[in-house]
Amino acid sequence: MAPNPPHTALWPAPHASGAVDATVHVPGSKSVTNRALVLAALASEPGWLRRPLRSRDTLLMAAALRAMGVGIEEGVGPDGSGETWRVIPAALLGPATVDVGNAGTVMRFLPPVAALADGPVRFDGDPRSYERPLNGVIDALRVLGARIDDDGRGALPLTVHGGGALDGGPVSVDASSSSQFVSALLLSAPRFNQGVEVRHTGATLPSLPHIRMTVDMLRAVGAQVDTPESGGEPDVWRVTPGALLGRDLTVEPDLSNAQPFLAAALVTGGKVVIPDWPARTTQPGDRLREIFTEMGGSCELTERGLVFTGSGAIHGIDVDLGEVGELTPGIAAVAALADSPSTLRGVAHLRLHETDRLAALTKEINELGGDVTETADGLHIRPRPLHGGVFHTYDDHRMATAGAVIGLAVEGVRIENVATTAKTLPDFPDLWTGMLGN
Ligand SMILES: O=C(O)C1=C[C@@H](OP(=O)(O)O)[C@@H](O)[C@H](O)C1
Ligand SMILES: C=C(OP(=O)(O)O)C(=O)O
Repeated sequence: MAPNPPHTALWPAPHASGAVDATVHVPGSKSVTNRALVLAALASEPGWLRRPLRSRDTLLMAAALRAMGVGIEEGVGPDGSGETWRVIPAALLGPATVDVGNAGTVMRFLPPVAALADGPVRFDGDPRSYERPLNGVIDALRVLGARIDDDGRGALPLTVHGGGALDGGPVSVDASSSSQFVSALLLSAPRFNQGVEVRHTGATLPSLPHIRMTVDMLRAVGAQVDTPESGGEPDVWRVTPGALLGRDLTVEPDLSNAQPFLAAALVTGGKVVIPDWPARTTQPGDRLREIFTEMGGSCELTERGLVFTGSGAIHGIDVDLGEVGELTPGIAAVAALADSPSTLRGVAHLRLHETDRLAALTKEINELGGDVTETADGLHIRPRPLHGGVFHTYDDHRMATAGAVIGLAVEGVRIENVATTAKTLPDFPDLWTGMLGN
């Protein structure tokens, strides 16, 4: 396998000479892997994770849990299959240091775990991690009984002074800037003395499927969770204290990372098969079946996986992406190549993601000759003929894959720091050239 280019390199995005026709095996879901690691670490018995994603975000999660005393061993699954992590829970201990990189899941899901540790746990990360909101988690943990030293900005860096246990109980949180505040509090809550009752107080709540993923995965390891959808109050989630089971979990492919490959079929009028596409899932990427169909493709779930076919036509779309915000860069890339304008709504919180994604998409598509404007909560995209040039990526994996999609249709696009895809998909350059038959 060819090594990834260095960070400063410009990667010539391959131009598609014809319709793609490929089967792409997409590695495991970041969101499932990092939830599974946390839940397995908090369980009362060892568990297995099969086909975990091994990327920057998940390796940082594993390293952080190991630093607090959890055993995570490379292993062979109970049925002899490879590509497995065995997670052995242990008493959580400080002092420990956690590098969150720029992983939202690590910076939000682990402070509650650290509050259960015996000793101080120091959190630090990439410069961008200092700018991403964490106030919902910090303030809530203090209400629930944790002692945290930060610099008063409600952000990293910080130290959680774990006391070996946490009271828990009721807490209000405004999660309009990130659903991960809610997920973070729920994931560790079975281990809080009183469990938790989380009440979201903000006007909007993004990424609801990711909260459903948290609830489903908690229930699958034996936690009792009451949700608005199970007859509870709107915007209130309750987790009862109790022991968690160790499980043998196979991680689904990352459907948000399947996006650029599906987009390739759409943009080139070709066909891409994604094996192991789950029939039922909480992953937001499942919405691509509907969104990319509306944009001109068609799809079918078969025994081979999801078969997605482009028609040669690409249509604009008017869509609220609030539930599936992480799909925005890839949809914007396709929309820039469409035969009619698009409006992407409901994603103001993307300004606080890996980079300000609304500003970054606007600038980079416009520098290739596009016509994109930012709205209060999204993007308006009027397709125009694009030309080659450098596509800057701002350390954002989804900017890099969005640029690659544009490069299929536009000659001479060069992507800055394609290696940033290692956040969730280290194999991206090889998978991409493999899809194109190179
Ligand atoms: O819980 C998760 O695994 C995620 C939740 C979402 O975060 P936000 O609600 O902050 O957008 C999503 O964008 C992110 O990629 C992963
Ligand atoms: C927003 C994202 O990641 P994070 O988990 O760092 O929030 C993403 O992957 O698109």
